[in-house]
Parts: sequence; structure tokens; C-alpha cells
Amino acid sequence: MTVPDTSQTRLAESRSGAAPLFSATGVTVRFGGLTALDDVTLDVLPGEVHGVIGPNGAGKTTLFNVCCGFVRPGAGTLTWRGQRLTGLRPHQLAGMGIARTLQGLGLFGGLTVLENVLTGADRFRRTGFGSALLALPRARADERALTERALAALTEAGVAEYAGRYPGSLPYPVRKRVAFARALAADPELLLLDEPASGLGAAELTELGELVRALAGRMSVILVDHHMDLVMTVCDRITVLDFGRVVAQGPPAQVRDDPAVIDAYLGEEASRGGDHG
Ligand SMILES: Nc1ncnc2c1ncn2[C@@H]1O[C@H](COP(=O)(O)OP(=O)(O)OP(=O)(O)O)[C@@H](O)[C@H]1O
Repeated sequence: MTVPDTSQTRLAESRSGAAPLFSATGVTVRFGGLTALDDVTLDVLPGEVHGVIGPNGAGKTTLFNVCCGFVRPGAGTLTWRGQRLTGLRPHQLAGMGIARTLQGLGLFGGLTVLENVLTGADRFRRTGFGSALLALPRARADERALTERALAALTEAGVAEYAGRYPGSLPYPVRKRVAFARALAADPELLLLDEPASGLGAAELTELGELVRALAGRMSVILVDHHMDLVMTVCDRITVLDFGRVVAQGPPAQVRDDPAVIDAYLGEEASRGGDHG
């Protein structure tokens, strides 16, 4: 993979005057005696791809879970379009224009790929259950529009050919793309991706990078992953966590050379070497 070009960096700089779409400010999360996040602040600008990286146990998943409303921080605030969010719950995300993909994918085994992706498009449904049941013309038109939206998302994710299949019969990388398509079908303003690269091979990783990069400008993305190469390649800005703290934040070229980041990753390698050696 290549280092992001300077036009990408310039794009990030030109957006830096914009008001954030989403912010987490001073977020602290404790699990018993363990501080998983310590005064973490992250701003996501409109249309930017913002990466969150860090060694194992750095707090990436916890931060993702805070952003999704799965984990309530002990301190700190979340802001969406300048409005403070209090008591964010996961089921509220879709209505707000936030979609996510999870490590566990969460596809429904009893639904086809298309039906799974249709559940992502549901916020665009205009007709109620009654008119659908009676098959009224407007319900049929609504269903057609939703199906088109779902098929467009499957096409963008490169898996339209699997529309009629069931997820259980598909290889893991295809299922990952289906989960990605379901999130895209919601046409979110903010897409939260948790470890999208896990379980993918080198070629699939490059394709994933291209897929995510193509979303930049159209929506904001928070990409949580420990694949340094992927994050460096596709992100406009990166937040690096280590032991629950932000140790670096900025464009990839700046973060890559930051001594605190090098220390964090070297520290991880040293401890891995210790584990195995
Ligand atoms: N529910 C929980 N209860 C107790 N401790 C937790 C819980 N969730 C996470 N932790 C701890 O909080 C710290 C941060 O974990 P987290 O999973 O957020 O890190 P991570 O950066 O996502 O790690 P990895 O890359 O290994 O997934 C770790 O020490 C972890 O053991």
C-alpha cells in the first residue's frame, strides 16, 4: 500500500476549518479499576475518513462502542451536528443518519442478502405496515424504491451477484461486504466501521481501502482498525490511542513519524516478542 498523496492531506487541511459533524470530548470509561479510555477527544469533520488505531487493548473498541451508544462514558460528552447527545442508544443511530458495521457482522441468517440490505434502507420507508399488507400501489412503489437503493448499495460493495443467496452459504469476505452494503443502504452521514479489515487477505484489504476511500466527501467515516497500512492509506486524519489515551492526532504523514506512535507500536512488538520468546 502507498502513503496517501499530498492532495489527500490538502483535502484534510481544507476541511479543518469546518465544524465537526461528530465529536467525542473528554471521554473517560472505566471498567472496575481499569481505565479503558482516559480523557479522549476526537472530532470528525464532514466528509472525512477518520481512523482510530492503536496497539491491542489501547481502547479502540471501547471508543467505537461509546460512539455507537453501546458504552456510556463515565465522563465526557458526545456531540452530533453541534448538539450535545445525552443518553445515546444504539437504536437511535439509524434515525440520526449514523450507520455502523460490527466485527460480528450481525447478518440475519434467515434473510437473503438483498433482504438483509433492505433492513439497512428501512429509514427511507414511507408507507406503513397496513398499506404494505394491502399491497396498495404506493406501498409497491415504496418497496421498489427501497429495493433499488439496496441493489445500488450491493453493487457499490461489489456483491450484487449474491443478492438472492443466504449469508450462511457465503465466504466470510463476501459476508463482510454484505454488512458493508447494509450500512451504505442507510445512506448515512456518518459510517462507523469496527475492524473492517479483520479476517481479510492482502488483496481484499486493498479493495476495502478503495471502497472506503470512495466514500470520502460523500459521508464521514470513523474507521477503527489495527491494520496500520489500511488506516494510513485511506484516512484523512488519524487518532492514535495507547493505554486509553490519545498519543497522536493528525494527518497520516504526521502521525506516522510521531515518536509517541512509534513507541506505542514498538512497545507492542516488544511485548509480543516477550510473549513468544
Ligand atoms: N467490558 C469490559 N470489561 C472489562 N474490561 C474491558 C471491557 N472491555 C474492554 N476492557 C478492557 O479495556 C481495555 C481496552 O479494550 P479495547 O477492547 O477497547 O481495546 P482495543 O484497542 O479495541 O483492543 P484490540 O485491538 O485487542 O481489540 C483493555 O484492557 C480491555 O481488556
